[in-house]
Amino acid sequence: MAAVAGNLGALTAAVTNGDVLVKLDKRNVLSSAFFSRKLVAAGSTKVTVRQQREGEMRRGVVAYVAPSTTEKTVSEPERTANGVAEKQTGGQCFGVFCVTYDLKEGERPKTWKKTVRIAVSGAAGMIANHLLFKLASGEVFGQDQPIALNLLGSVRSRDALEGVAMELEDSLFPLLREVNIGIEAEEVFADADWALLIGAKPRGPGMERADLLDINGQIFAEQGKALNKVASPDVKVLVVGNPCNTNALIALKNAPRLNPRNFHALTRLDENRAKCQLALKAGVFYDNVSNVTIWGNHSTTQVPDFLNAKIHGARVMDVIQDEKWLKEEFTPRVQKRGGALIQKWGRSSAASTAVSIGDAIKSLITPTPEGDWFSSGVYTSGNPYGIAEDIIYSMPCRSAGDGSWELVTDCEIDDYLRERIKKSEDELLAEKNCVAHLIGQENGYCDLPEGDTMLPGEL
Ligand SMILES: NC(=O)c1ccc[n+]([C@@H]2O[C@H](COP(=O)([O-])OP(=O)(O)OC[C@H]3O[C@@H](n4cnc5c(N)ncnc54)[C@H](O)[C@@H]3O)[C@@H](O)[C@H]2O)c1
Repeated sequence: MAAVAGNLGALTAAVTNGDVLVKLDKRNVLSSAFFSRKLVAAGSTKVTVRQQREGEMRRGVVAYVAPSTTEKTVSEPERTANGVAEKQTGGQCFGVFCVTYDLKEGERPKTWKKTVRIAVSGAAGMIANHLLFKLASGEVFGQDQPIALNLLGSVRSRDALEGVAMELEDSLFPLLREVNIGIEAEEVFADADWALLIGAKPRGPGMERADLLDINGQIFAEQGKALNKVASPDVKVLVVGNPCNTNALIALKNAPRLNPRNFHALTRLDENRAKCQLALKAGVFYDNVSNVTIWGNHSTTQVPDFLNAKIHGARVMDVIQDEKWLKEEFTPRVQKRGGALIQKWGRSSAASTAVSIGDAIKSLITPTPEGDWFSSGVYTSGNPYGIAEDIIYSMPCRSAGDGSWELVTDCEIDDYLRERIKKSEDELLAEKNCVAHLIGQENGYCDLPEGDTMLPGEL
């Protein structure tokens, strides 16, 4: 076992794994929490790290282990009064998450997996305020899965971001290994395995939909570039900030290094809403509703599909024998649920959106139950439904549980569905034209379809 000592603010670290040096690349700069545990995750067995300052031994170390050396001098992060410390990647570690400590042999967790790093933008917003605590509790990635949270805020939300981090500190989540905060996407997205892009500008009074597309599009172009540069090559990107389908397309187009299939726009909330309404009408528990697809855009042109949906494994149309209700009440109710909620609540859905983000992630990391599927806004590149290529369109998907997905290709499409699927496709193609300047396309023009389709969540 190697013991490591440092003097007066400088640390000298040497880490061994028996005779073999633990190999960590530069991205594994261990400048935040749980140094020893990280090494356990990386495969080492015996690690002791000590920091000596003004004659006393104490916990707390920041170390960088280079692949080809056994010793490296590193310095302690500069802490500000509020506990934020400078960090080389991933933003700034926060408060207690900057502290590292030794783990005694007996305390070493045997089952914990490699930490999953999750970048969340809009982290000081309402949705994130629910989501972050779900992620940290293990509810989404599992009770044996440690996570690191890299939180991105806007300049204006910088203080609020610290408030969020303080609440995370105070929650003592055992699975939460790091919290890093920052306002530069390129720092915060470093090494992200997941990027949950929630932050966006809300549509102000009198703001045209085209203006919103442009303002938020610029955010997602910048974030796409940042992901391209610094995220894990296999990063899964889930875009929530509206207009989420087109924002996801913009991010994807600005991230050519990344696989377009790893970009998603959140339509899971719409699916959940549709399931709830069908369960309510049929008088069943909503767990018994399956195979619900939301086709298209996360706007009021979205198409909740009752033709292929099932209740207790039977066709919805056989269980709810009321086509008029399905077409004239169910469909608009799902499409406009966000607006209805704002009218009651005075603000847009945050808790249920956070739940649906968790559901969307779980759908990608656990195998889809036999015969079922889930909805996600995915990149169109070959589909049997005649939907245009090169847009982000919500469709039925299945996953093997490894983060990948495949399209469900045998849904029945009748004239009613076809017409509506086309309308939502037309809207997305028009949105794409509006943001041509952000996706490297020439000759764009902004001519959105007649009528304001609203984003669900807006009045
Ligand atoms: N897809 C869906 O199903 C769905 C559902 C509900 C809401 N939404 C959308 O999610 C978004 C966020 O909703 P909310 O209720 O959390 O909003 P919010 O206003 O409470 O929070 C948004 C946060 O993002 C921050 N932000 C703005 N620009 C940023 C940037 N460039 N980088 C980082 N952070 C930035 C803001 O400062 C704010 O803290 C909105 O666009 C909303 O329309 C989508």
